[in-house]
Amino acid sequence: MKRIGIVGGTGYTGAELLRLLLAHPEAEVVTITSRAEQGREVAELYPNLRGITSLRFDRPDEAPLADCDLVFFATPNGVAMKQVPGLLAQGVRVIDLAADFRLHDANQWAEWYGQPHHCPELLDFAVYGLPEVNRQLIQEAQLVANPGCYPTAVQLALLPLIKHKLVDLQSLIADTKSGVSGAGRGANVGTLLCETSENFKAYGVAGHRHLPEIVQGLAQAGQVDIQQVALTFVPHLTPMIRGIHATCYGKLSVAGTNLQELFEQHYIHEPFVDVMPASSHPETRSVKGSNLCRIAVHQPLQKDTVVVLSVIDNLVKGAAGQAVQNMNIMLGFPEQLGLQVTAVLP
Ligand SMILES: NC(=O)C1=CN([C@@H]2O[C@H](COP(=O)(O)OP(=O)(O)OC[C@H]3O[C@@H](n4cnc5c(N)ncnc54)[C@H](OP(=O)(O)O)[C@@H]3O)[C@@H](O)[C@H]2O)C=CC1
Ligand SMILES: CC(=O)N[C@@H](CCC(=O)OP(=O)(O)O)C(=O)O
Repeated sequence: MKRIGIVGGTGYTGAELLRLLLAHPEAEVVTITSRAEQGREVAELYPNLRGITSLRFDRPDEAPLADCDLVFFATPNGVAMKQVPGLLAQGVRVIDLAADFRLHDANQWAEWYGQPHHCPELLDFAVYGLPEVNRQLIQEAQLVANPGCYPTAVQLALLPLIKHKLVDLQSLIADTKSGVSGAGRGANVGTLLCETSENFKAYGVAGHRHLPEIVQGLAQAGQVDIQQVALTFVPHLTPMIRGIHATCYGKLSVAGTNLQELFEQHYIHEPFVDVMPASSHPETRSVKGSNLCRIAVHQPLQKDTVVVLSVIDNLVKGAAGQAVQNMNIMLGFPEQLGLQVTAVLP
């Protein structure tokens, strides 16, 4: 059994990590942290875990993180970067669910996250944890930057088109909707039931911090500079708890390709990407609680436009599930171990 630590165990992604890891046959969670809840039984806070774990929350500064084989950070942006250098020096492998190591450029990080980066020398050392792109690098990585939720849904939708140079990189649009758990568990007026239910709105239109992350990934796939990718990215908050739906558009630069076949071939060996039959409309509930990304590719009547629909559960393939997938790859376990969970309907 590998010894696993979770820093930030009271947030939604930390709780989701624990749910998945407690059912994982090769992982033992030896410590989970919270400053606010130190000493309290985890199952008291999360009733779904009653009878399944007797763990109590440890203080982050007293938790036996250095004794772990691998530590997950499920903390707000800017927390992991302060502790990761010390853990790496002690031989501990790390997966950060936040954005601390996702961007390669420290100036860009500071610009979007509003603070200087604490260890810019690790930005190139970290591996971006999208297994469908970086599986081989993840195997050997000491530090994995788990992708953001919107970036997972949008990149998986657009990568086949970009890798095969089929779309105009200046024409991309990602119109995305997220459930409210994407905003975390922290108290916030904007995520109250009365503010979010029976309501629908866009946000971050002027610039959302996932924009540079998505552009970085798409540019790398197309082997071009980031300046050559023009993406309009508009997130929306939708009144559901879990789920992301991305509708991605692009102008085709090459005519005559069988896009259905191209997507099916591109993802043929991917255990967590389901390319649906032609004319499908993937639903967020079809992936709720599972690590799947379901994708459908459409070519509407105006033949030079391609529309790709992509759905994930923001807390699973968009965060904790993808993190466990990365852990499996890093530790040499079968990639699907502990992740063969069927989505919950309704
Ligand atoms: N929600 C989502 O769908 C997704 C979230 N993410 C990212 O994952 C990370 C966690 O998200 P989420 O679970 O929603 O966040 P929450 O805000 O719900 O939880 C944050 C957790 O971090 C702990 N924490 C906060 N500050 C510190 C600190 N200085 N030192 C140690 N622990 C700290 C908190 O516990 P305490 O204060 O008690 O210590 C809490 O357990 C974020 O970076 C988020 O951006 C990524 C993809 C999707
Ligand atoms: C609905 C909602 O608020 N979603 C969050 C994104 C999810 C997330 O946590 O992403 P990071 O890991 O990059 O922080 C947002 O738009 O800020």
